Amino acid sequence: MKLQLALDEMPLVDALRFADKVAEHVDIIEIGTPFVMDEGMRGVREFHRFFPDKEILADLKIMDGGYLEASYAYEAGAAYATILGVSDNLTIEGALKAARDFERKLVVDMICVEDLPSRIAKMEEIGVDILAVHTGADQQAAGREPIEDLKVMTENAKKAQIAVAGGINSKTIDKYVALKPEIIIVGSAIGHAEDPVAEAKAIKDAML
Ligand SMILES: O=C(CO)[C@H](O)[C@H](O)COP(=O)(O)O
Repeated sequence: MKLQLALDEMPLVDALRFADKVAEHVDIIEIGTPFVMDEGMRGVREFHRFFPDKEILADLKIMDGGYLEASYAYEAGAAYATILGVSDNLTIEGALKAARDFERKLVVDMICVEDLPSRIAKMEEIGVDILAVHTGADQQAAGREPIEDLKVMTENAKKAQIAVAGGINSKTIDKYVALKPEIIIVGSAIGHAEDPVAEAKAIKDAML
């Protein structure tokens, strides 16, 4: 089970310094969508350079141009790129071809997918590597969390690895670990913690 640290809002240099403090407790470093909008692939390149022993994920949330946009992330050194599960199957197939050509992984973010069971079945038919349950920041602000969607994903995904994101912290981590996803994604709980190292360690220890 891997802990993925999502870096969404920090400027590049602050993010590098922050990641260095908590790196021993995390397995994957996510260049979050706002971060990608701000820095482009420079963020991916710099993290890949400064953290050669960590997997880097580019949270592109691709919606079109699957092959081209996923290739940008892989060329910059990302081990994973993300695409939206609500995008066209052709886009997902294009991004998956890029993942295969670069020998990397594609994560399908199922945020806003209404019929999870049927979309999961289609994604597995296409052959994607990882399916991510995701309750977005705006949805969290409305009081939602990803635990119920994770249960649906766990019941329906037969081949793909499972990731989960959405406001997870050291107080709620145990109920997510109990469903055994391969990847647990945490952003704000660590990024905004009074003691980020302690929060990251507590979450990682709960996953061991
Ligand atoms: O992709 C994202 C928002 O769109 C975040 O990276 C993801 O939700 C993890 O962050 P948090 O733990 O704060 O929810």
